[in-house]
Amino acid sequence: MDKINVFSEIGKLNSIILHRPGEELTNIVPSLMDELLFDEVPYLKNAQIEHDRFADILRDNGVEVHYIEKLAKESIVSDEIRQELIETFIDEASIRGLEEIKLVREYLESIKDNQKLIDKMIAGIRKEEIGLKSNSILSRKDSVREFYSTLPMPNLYFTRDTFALVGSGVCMNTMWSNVRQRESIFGDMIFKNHPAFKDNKPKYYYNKNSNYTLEGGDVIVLSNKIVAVGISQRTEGKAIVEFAKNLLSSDDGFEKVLCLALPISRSTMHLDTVFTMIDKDLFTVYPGIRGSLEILELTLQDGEIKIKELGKDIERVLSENLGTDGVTFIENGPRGMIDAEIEQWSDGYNTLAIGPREVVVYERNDAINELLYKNNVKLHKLVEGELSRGRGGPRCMSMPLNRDNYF
Ligand SMILES: NC(=[NH2+])NCCC[C@H](N)C(=O)O
Repeated sequence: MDKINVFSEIGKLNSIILHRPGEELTNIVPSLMDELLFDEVPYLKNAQIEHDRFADILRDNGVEVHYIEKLAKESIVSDEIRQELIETFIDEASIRGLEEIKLVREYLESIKDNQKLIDKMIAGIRKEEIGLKSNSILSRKDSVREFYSTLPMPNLYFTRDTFALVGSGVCMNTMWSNVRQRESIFGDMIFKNHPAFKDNKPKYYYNKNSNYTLEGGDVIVLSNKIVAVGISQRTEGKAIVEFAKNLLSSDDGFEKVLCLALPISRSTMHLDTVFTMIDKDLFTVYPGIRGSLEILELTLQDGEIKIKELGKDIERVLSENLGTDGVTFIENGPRGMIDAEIEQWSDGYNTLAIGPREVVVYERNDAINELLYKNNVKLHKLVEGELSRGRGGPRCMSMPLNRDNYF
């Protein structure tokens, strides 16, 4: 497996981490959708077909695809690690009552095959599976939540979020929602125990279970000197300060972190829902946030983070920082905000660069794709109908492990 090397958003992509959606999607019950962070119920069979297409596009373009569920399995290299995994999972699964915890533990311990164990943790555990009745006369008949001992992890296919690989290190995230916090167990286990990292354990720039939340969809590696991080629904300013302190004092060579403050709403939950990088001077930017983005610059001086306000002119800040003669923004389709709002909802602004000016996009976002095409961007269009129901696009669904250096 390649080593971690992510010093840009756009250098030729060599390897990536994905998760193939599984049984967890069949546990998205409409009345649990809010809690599970979905707005609709995807159809698993087609989601898998679409996801395999996504992986094929990447492979056909020379990218090595790793699946997080397989890496997690390979990281269980001893009985202690297996037991620790079960205990951490139980700790974070919000199981109610000691009796139920005991039953879940026994059930998981009885699954001897480590891949099955991981897949079960991801899928969610119904009370019935551990021998509990979910329909006692005392239970709330209208609440499907009562059928579950542990909820599924349907957002795991958005591998962008639970950890971010930056430079040669790991930003292991503290998630905003309870239901996603458990997803970070797998990444943490991989970077600490996978045989591929045995002789070269990556450094951590942030930790899961920190006091403030930070998610990978907010982290964008603009260059080998600058990382942008969104202050968003999911990521708190204080988390960025802590992350910046660790990153900027490491030997990876980064010099500053730019914070971009977003409106706090579900549709703009992460920076990459409204802003992605396609080339040094070409970005997608959702026009709905242009006027309101406040930009802060974080640098390290005498071991402390210094914060400077840079105003709202994102165009100027980017071209000054990246040393370009201006930048071009992919913003509005022919119908202006109508296209913009519709395509932002289906993640048109969320592109995954597999090299400079070469991106994977959802096919459905015609207006944005047309603009990209006119700006000489090579497009790999992913035909889908189910994946976008989880409110994430090609960038959200992937975590680059290794890119060629670009700067
Ligand atoms: N990087 C991203 N934009 N990820 C999108 C994640 C979507 C997911 N349903 C959530 O609400 O968490």
